Amino acid sequence: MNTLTRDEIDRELKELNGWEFSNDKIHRELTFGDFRQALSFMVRVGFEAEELVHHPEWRNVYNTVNISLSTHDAGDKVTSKDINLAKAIDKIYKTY
Ligand SMILES: C[C@H](O)[C@H](O)[C@H]1CNC2=NC(N)=NC(=O)C2=N1
Repeated sequence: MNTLTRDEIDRELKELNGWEFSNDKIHRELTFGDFRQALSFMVRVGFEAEELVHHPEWRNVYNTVNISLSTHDAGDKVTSKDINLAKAIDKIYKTY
């Protein structure tokens, strides 16, 4: 699987909302009105991840969800699979 160069990642991040690159992964912090909304978002992203066969690394504290994306099968580097999942996550988040 093709890992993206730093230039390619930067170009992709411009098309995304609020994602940053560090430590070989892309990251975004999302906030919600309450825990119920955060949980419902995570369930929806979880089903999308199953469809894409690509899964987020994430942490939830009450109304905040922190997500990191990288591709384990590509040595934990960023690939187009991470960009595609990030796009799906942005689309779902827009509905909250
Ligand atoms: C066998 C299965 O398709 C793989 O393990 C998938 C599942 N979800 C995955 N998720 C992520 N983030 N990286 C992967 O390399 C990955 N691989």
